[in-house]
Amino acid sequence: MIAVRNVGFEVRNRRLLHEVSFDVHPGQFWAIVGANGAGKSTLIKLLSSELAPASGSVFFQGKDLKKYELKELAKKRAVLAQQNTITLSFSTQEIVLMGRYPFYDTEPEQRDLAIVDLCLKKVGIASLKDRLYPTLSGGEQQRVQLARTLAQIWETENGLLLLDEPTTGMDLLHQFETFQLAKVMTSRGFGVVAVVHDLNQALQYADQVLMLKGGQTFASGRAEDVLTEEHIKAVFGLNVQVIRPENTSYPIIVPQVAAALLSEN
Ligand SMILES: Nc1ncnc2c1ncn2[C@@H]1O[C@H](COP(=O)(O)OP(=O)(O)OP(=O)(O)O)[C@@H](O)[C@H]1O
Repeated sequence: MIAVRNVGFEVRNRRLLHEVSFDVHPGQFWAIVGANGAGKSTLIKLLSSELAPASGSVFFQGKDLKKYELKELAKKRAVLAQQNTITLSFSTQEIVLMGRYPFYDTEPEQRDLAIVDLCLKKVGIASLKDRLYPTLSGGEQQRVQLARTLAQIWETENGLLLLDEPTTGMDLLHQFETFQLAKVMTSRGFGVVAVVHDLNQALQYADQVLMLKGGQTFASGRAEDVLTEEHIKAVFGLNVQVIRPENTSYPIIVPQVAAALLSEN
């Protein structure tokens, strides 16, 4: 679905990404992990075609991203960006309706409004429909953006969902629900690529992980193979233990100081 081939990106002779390659297949959930400044958001911008690679190529459904019309692309892939600063007084409903812009010309149809309502419900903000966006809390605003993103791809099959730190500001329940929604999209044949800071969430939800260090691939592959104690130490400079509690189906990463404390009790 997405084939990333040796992509590189530079700003004023500063190399932000170098020779990154990976493939996202339908139904896969990829987490991009790495320290601050590793190039994760830059990579999401290249995948969404917000930025064009300085070298290499990104193919989406077999066609070079550069060859897509923006409207054609908008019907197949949606992006939840890291920063969504909107200060204008749009209502929640108006923001989510923006996700339907690629699908109607001047006026939304009944179907578009119904999808907006459905997506508002899916992320648990139906009661905020008429509220002005700038008056919402940070976590509520993030859920509005998630609803907008979902509304854009609600009727798409085998599309692509790009999420840059999707759960920023969300409480525990809504973080869980956001990842569950992303999983539902993979079951509909979507590829999901998400920047994830919480490595335990990456282990819990992602099938595949791309670990970046200094703009380059440090490791990529199955989540459990990439998120090892050695790799985490090398990339984040933190000693961790990867433990396997009996009652969870996935391992858990514990910073070593905390692990030592746990073993004392
Ligand atoms: N337009 C730009 N001009 C100069 N440097 C830039 C520009 N955009 C990004 N950078 C730098 O490129 C590096 C990678 O940025 P990027 O936002 O991709 O990192 P990230 O891995 O998403 O970081 P974080 O975890 O902090 O969100 C950073 O050091 C950033 O300061």
